[in-house]
Amino acid sequence: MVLCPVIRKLLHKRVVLASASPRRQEILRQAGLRFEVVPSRFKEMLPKALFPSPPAYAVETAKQKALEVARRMHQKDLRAPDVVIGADTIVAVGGLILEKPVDKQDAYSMLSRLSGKEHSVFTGVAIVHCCSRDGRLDTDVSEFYEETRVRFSELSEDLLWEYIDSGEPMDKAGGYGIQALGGMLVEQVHGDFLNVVGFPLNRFCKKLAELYYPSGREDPRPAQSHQGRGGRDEDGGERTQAAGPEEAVSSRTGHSPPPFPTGLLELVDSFKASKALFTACKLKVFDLLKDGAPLKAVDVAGKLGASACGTGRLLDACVALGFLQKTDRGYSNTETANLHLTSDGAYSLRGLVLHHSDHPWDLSARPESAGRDGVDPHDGALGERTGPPCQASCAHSEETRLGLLRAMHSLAKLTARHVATAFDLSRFGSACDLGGCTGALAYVLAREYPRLRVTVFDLPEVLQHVAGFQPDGPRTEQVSFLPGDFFEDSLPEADLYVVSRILRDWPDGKVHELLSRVARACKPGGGLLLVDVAAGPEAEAEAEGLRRRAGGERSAAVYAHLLRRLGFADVRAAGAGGRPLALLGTRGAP
Ligand SMILES: Nc1ccn([C@@H]2O[C@H](COP(=O)(O)OP(=O)(O)OP(=O)(O)O)[C@@H](O)[C@H]2O)c(=O)n1
Repeated sequence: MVLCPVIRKLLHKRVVLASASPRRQEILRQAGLRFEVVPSRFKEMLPKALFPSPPAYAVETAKQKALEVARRMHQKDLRAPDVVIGADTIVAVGGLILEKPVDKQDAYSMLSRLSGKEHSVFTGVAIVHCCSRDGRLDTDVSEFYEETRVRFSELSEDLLWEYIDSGEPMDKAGGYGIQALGGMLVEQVHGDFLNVVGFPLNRFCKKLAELYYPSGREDPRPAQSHQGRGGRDEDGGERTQAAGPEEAVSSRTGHSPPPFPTGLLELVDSFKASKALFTACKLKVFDLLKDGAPLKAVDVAGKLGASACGTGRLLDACVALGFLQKTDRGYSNTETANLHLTSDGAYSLRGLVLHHSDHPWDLSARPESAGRDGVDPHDGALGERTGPPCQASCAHSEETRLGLLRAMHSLAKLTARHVATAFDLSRFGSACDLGGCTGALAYVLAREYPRLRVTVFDLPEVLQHVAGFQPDGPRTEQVSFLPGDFFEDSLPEADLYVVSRILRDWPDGKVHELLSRVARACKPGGGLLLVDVAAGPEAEAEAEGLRRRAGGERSAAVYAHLLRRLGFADVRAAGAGGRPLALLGTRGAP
């Protein structure tokens, strides 16, 4: 068939790739498709013996992967994406289906089975069109598979083990990656190379053309119907003309609808998810479900004095978010909820959640901005000044201020150990945590570095509240609190200055001013530990855009550049949990 430009037909749709495979993501991204990635949780355990042929198994697995994601997304948001794409790649040799090896021995038996022979690689693909109507999910599945025949050379034992020890086979069907080291095992390829890598792009485009070019306006050839007649087009039950209503309109008017506003809708969805979390925390749902037996929605509703129907919806939303689990016996907390969302969990973030719920625009406003002229955390963050600096925080009642301290304390406590151990700080004898608030980080630094004396420098009106947050235990005498204003007063002497989670919503001018003061106070060889940077290059770019619009973290690159300009050398970054967390710069000679 003649290939038409089909990828653009999906550009105005919300497309989800139900696959964790980085190869699939890359192939589709390079083809210009815009999509979100939601890996499927479907377990690849269908009984192979029930399928008439290996590709039938791959197609069914691909379909189940995609349907699982469509259903999960629909359950979570009551709104499924327009299209979900699932795929499954298998290797078939002598009637046997090979998937990903479970361990090295398994990889060895797979690869030695393939040595010196030809095998087939099948990738099954399912394109699921979704439609949410009256809270119900309708799906329309199109499916196909592609076969590529691959011949391996005879492989010596040494080569086999060398390849297995490279670690490459482990996440790949048949135990090899043709696109990387595994390429050297391959003598001949018959068919679509990308199909072996994990996604048959060419046939996918042909399938889209069948679906999106209904008889003839753009494609001179009529769309062909491939109803299951054996051979490669066992597309039983598929739709052959999938142009949606808007597609038809655009065909008539020749007018393309705008690109699908994925980011915008994601914001709306994430607001809904946050709202469910805020509400459940406020109602103390997680406290209620903490230790006891699971409870049914109606029982939870009874205890909360809320409606059974609304409570059921809230609990289901919490299940979809991973905070609750649901069984026949009722709802119970997940580990995350027990740890972080109950009132008295050791790492409770409930205070933080409640604070953000009640003060959405105070996200990172700090208590010390109360009454300080010219330091408005929102100055610049919203594009222009939003009123008198104290508008947001002067109005804080004591109750609100305490709520904010609790929120900051819980967050600092949770991340303190990661921060304290992100770099080896043992060369420093003294540290000053600027705006260190309740001392949550200071105490952990003291515990990690027995030689280190830490001064927490913060406004008097902040420090007057910190008594209630002091930890018991050894070495608390290493930590002292000093009242002061880091914009007005001289900074206490220290070998290491710590600036943690206080810059994020400040305008660039204020950030520059504070870090310049630190640079002037810092002795040559002294350090600046800066915590709270945005993650990864993509996230960095996104963070920069988002920050300019609504405040937030700056990227590591932006901070590193600024630190170097201010005379810090050897600026290094460290991360935690796979994301950048902190920078450490060493003051050079002035
Ligand atoms: N020669 C090959 C053959 C397969 N693969 C990879 O092997 C995996 C096949 O496993 P599959 O279950 O189809 O995909 P998963 O990686 O598990 O991802 P998901 O199930 O989330 O789609 C795919 O990532 C595919 O890219 C590969 O890299 N090279």
